[in-house]
Amino acid sequence: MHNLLIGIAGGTGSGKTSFALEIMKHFPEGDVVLVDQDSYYKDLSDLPFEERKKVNFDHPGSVDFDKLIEDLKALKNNVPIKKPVYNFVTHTREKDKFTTVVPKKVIILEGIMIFVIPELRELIDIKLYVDTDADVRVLRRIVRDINERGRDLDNIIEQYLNQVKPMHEEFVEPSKRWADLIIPEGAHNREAIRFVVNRIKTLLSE
Ligand SMILES: Nc1ncnc2c1ncn2[C@@H]1O[C@H](COP(=O)(O)OP(=O)(O)O)[C@@H](O)[C@H]1O
Ligand SMILES: Nc1ccn([C@@H]2O[C@H](COP(=O)(O)O)[C@@H](O)[C@H]2O)c(=O)n1
Repeated sequence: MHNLLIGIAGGTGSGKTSFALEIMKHFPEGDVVLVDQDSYYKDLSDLPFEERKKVNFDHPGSVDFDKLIEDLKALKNNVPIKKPVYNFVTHTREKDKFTTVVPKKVIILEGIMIFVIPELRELIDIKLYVDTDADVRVLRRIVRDINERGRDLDNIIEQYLNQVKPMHEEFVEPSKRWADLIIPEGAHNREAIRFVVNRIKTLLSE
């Protein structure tokens, strides 16, 4: 039996990470590990900073899905991986830096485009989509990008209108059709958390 892969998709700021952390609270630390699609953004260190800033990070081409798929296959088969370390301020991977991820019985993968690529989607045993209104998501994103990702308001608005919103509508929102369960307002949805936790426990005991 391979390790169980749970996928949590949803728009930017929808609460994917928060939902994953809520799920993890219900299991011993040694049983669940979290992997994020964001760590697999392609390294852009070959481009000048001004060019990197213009890249469309909401298009599937900006993510190294080949490496993500390879790493998830390894984790499912109980093989440790070296996850890249991504820097959102410089839009690059940290050179020669990795986080070693040790496989656990349950692997949670979160990311905006994890249901978009068929080969990746097919690896995921339970597919969850956190569905949060766009106005709430964008407000959360403004706060996060200013506090944590070195952005200013003009830059956030321009990126949102030109890239984040159209790509969400083209790729992320339609990928909801692949979800086993659509969860409104992720981390505060107590019933959904209980439901998912119980389902994982059942699968682990089989
Ligand atoms: N249900 C919720 N209610 C209120 N705030 C939330 C909720 N879920 C997440 N947040 C907050 O919104 C921000 C983005 O959440 P996060 O889980 O990082 O989203 P994502 O991983 O989808 O980008 C964080 O500051 C988080 O604390
Ligand atoms: N250099 C980068 C890379 C990605 N982004 C944005 O991150 C968003 C996805 O992350 P969430 O945690 O919000 O799911 C995505 O919408 C990209 O626009 C970025 O701004 N810069």
